[in-house]
Amino acid sequence: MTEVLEVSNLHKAFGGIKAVNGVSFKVNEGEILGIIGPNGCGKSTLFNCILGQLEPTEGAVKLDGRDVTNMRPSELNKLGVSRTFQLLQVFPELSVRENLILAGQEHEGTMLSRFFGARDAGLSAKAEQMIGFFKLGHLADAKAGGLSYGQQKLLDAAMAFMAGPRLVLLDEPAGGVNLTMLGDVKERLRAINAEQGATFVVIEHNMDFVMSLCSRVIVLAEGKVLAEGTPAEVRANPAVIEAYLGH
Ligand SMILES: Nc1ncnc2c1ncn2[C@@H]1O[C@H](COP(=O)(O)OP(=O)(O)OP(=O)(O)O)[C@@H](O)[C@H]1O
Repeated sequence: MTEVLEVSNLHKAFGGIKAVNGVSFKVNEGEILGIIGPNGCGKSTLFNCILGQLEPTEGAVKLDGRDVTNMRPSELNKLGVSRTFQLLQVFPELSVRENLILAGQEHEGTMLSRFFGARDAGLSAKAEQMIGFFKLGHLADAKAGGLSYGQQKLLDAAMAFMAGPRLVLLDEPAGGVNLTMLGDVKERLRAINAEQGATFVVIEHNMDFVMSLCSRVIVLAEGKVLAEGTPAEVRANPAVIEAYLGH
């Protein structure tokens, strides 16, 4: 099996706080890996170290066998790493289609295009594909700011897929999404994983969402891996129940 991501003995300290304290894991091609854990256990710090937004104190990150530790986010992007955001990054005044085209332009390294309005840049066809895929057709010309929160989450995910990424890091895709839309978000993520063969790492608070979306789950506690396994294995692990599920 091909390993897309390998995190080895990653540490990140903020002064005396060991936010990530020796985390190692691998993610195989096409897998959906979930990372869960109580508030403050180091999930965001781990994500930000993988994504080049924080410099690890120690340890290594490999993408497709290549050392990418401390690589800038824009460089990682060019290697096929994409992310969604806990706090949405959509432009409220622009339409769904324009947001998608801008996301595509950004992936192609033209950050400034974000500030000069959407030009096609050959990305219309891809935007239409994502609109179809995420079932946003009826909203394609609507301003993103007028969409429901759940619809904006779908748009945010669709934006992450504009570059046809190899690895997508999803930051709380279920956060703040109502129950009706939650099923849609999960179904669309599953479908795009299956159809495009993209590999996902998902940070999430919503336990049911993680357990039903992910093939494998890692539980973090106090910056360390407490447990790892299938959703069923993790649910049955007494240490997990004590540290997390029991609360
Ligand atoms: N920039 C920072 N400076 C100092 N301490 C930080 C910084 N970022 C995070 N921490 C601390 O590191 C620890 C891990 O935080 P982190 O945000 O990674 O956890 P988390 O699991 O993502 O939490 P949540 O689920 O609440 O988002 C916490 O104790 C936090 O207070």
